[in-house]
Amino acid sequence: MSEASVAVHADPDLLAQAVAARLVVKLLDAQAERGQASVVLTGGRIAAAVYRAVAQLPARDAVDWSRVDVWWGDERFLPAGDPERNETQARAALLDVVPLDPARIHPMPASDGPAGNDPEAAAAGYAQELARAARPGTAALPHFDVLMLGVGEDGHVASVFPEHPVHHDNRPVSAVRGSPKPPPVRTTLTLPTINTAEEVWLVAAGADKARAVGMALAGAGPVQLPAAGVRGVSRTLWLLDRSAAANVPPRLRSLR
Ligand SMILES: O=C(O)[C@H](O)[C@@H](O)[C@H](O)[C@H](O)COP(=O)(O)O
Repeated sequence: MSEASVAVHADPDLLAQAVAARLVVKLLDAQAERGQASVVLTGGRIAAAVYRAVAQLPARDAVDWSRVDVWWGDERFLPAGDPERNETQARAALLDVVPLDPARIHPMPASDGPAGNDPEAAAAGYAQELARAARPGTAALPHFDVLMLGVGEDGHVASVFPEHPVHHDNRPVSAVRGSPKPPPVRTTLTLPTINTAEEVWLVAAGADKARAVGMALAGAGPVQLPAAGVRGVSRTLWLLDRSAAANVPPRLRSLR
């Protein structure tokens, strides 16, 4: 498990540009090492800004998109194509713009999908899809080179919310009911699944995130503040704008 490190950028726009540039480089490095790359996407405003920034980067064409696997860390449990789905937003911002192999795009199930309007069945179905892509002879999960997360004002990541029963679910993917952030029904990777990623990037912009970011970096408990429980295998990187970084503990400030 890696220690957290912090990078701060002047404003949300520059933050999105910087994360996009890092993502392109990360995918290139993974392809150079392994011949392929995998990324786990999330939802929310800053993530969408990052996807749009990747689409606009000329260097994106250096990535062999046909050898990139795209997974999701969480999804809003809505019908396919609903504009509020994280998948719909990521497709519009980036996935429809780059030449991905459709077989390597792995959205979480929609509420009108084959599993029906049953989030528990959808979560189990996604766990099976992950297991099918697992490295032979290894655990039930594929290799994730980089997993991106937004951070909620309450410290949630993906759809793992504070004090929610999802913390007691020991399956890799969980159904979430009663989400405090709409829509109320979602599916999410659980924290232990998130923490199998090689690198986890927590991306946050805005003063309303400063409290949660500061508490997570100061070592809050993961049930009270899920962002505090996130650790990538080789890297845990907080990518913040100046406002979100206002309460970063002094011992991490030298990295600013
Ligand atoms: O589906 C979602 O809403 C998310 O995956 C959620 O975890 C999001 O990333 C954060 O709430 C941050 O969202 P913002 O960047 O919009 O604040």
